[in-house]
Amino acid sequence: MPAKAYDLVFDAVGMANLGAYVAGVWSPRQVAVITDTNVGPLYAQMVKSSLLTAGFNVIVLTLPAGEGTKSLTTLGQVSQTLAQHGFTRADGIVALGGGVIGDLAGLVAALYMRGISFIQVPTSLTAQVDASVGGKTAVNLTQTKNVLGAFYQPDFVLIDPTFLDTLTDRDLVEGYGEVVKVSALAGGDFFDQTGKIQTVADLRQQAAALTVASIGYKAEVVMADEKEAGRRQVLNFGHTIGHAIELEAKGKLRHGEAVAVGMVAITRYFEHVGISAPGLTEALAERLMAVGLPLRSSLMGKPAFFDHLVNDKKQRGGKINLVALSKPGQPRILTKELTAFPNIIKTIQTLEGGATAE
Ligand SMILES: NC(=O)c1ccc[n+]([C@@H]2O[C@H](COP(=O)([O-])OP(=O)(O)OC[C@H]3O[C@@H](n4cnc5c(N)ncnc54)[C@H](O)[C@@H]3O)[C@@H](O)[C@H]2O)c1
Ligand SMILES: O=C(O)C(=O)C[C@@H](O)[C@H](O)[C@H](O)COP(=O)(O)O
Ligand SMILES: [Zn+2]
Repeated sequence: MPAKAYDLVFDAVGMANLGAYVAGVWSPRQVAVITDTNVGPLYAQMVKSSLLTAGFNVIVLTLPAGEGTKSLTTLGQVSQTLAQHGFTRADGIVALGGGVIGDLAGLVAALYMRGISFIQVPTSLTAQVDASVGGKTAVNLTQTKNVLGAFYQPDFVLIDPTFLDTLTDRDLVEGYGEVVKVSALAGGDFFDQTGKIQTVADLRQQAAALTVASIGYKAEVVMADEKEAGRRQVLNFGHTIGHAIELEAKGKLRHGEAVAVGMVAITRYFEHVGISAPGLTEALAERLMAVGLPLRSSLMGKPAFFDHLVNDKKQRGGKINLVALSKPGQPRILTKELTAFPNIIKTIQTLEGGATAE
């Protein structure tokens, strides 16, 4: 059972009513709205006014947009700012942004005075469909993704799909990588639904429905296994190779883009060895390619790529769990020796050489 329950509200006019929602969860207090340099100029003023009207004292902290903000340095700076403003355990943090802001602000909330309240207001597709739910918070160290973190649940999550109106196509499409992941894990109608997305315009039009479906699946998984002792590991489908590529790309690839490459690569391998059903790689590739997500990366197999795999926080004694799909809706966890990876990657690259899906 999860340590705590919280509401997750999907409301297309939620942004304007944020103050009222927060007042339904928190007593009057100081609130730090943590946002970034893209989201802040668009929404921070409205969020601040709404919170002020609802009786909160508000400061807004605007951090540089991008993965670099998920750092120990920023974690320290934000914590210092809270201390300078006299924040106590009775106060709270609102994360207003994409997955970067949610992960960083959530970790600040977990650590500051050993834990203060926080609320997630996700503004990117990745954050709405995935990062805002389940309580994974983290920052990166240069050689490992999400290596300093905590499971720390928010008090409330407000998902307003109209935030996506200002998201660039690239950032929308990136979030779709995680949607395809969840639809493949869930199978059934949800996998059929992603099969109907043929263009970025389709994705924009269907984003709200896809968000509801994704969150429904993720919420069920994290409620059953909050700390990733078992079933929650499936949400890492595509992430072992994906995170190594993302790190090696040094900011040139977004998280969801790297996960897209990771899902296709590992499924290509598992299909080849008879664990995944014939045609599954192509079914995933078609979905990802339809909106322009990458299916392969020349970074896979570089020496530094293997260093990132070895540094993956999920490896234990030279072994790592990988997620394989027998078919849509049927994920399995398989343990592999890290020493097997050079051969696995070589096999994938050989198969890619003859692949027709791209
Ligand atoms: N905690 C989890 O369970 C979880 C799940 C998935 C991803 N993540 C993490 O989330 C991060 C990726 O998330 P992301 O893709 O949201 O990245 P991000 O936070 O960097 O957002 C992507 C870009 O979109 C901009 N943006 C966000 N909302 C906007 C809006 N409404 N209008 C205009 N611009 C907007 C941001 O400023 C940024 O430039 C990675 O660090 C990844 O590891 C965490
Ligand atoms: O919620 C989860 O559990 C996930 O694994 C979701 C992933 O999409 C997300 O990228 C997560 O941050 C990865 O976590 P990590 O434990 O592999 O760092
Ligand atoms: Zn992810």
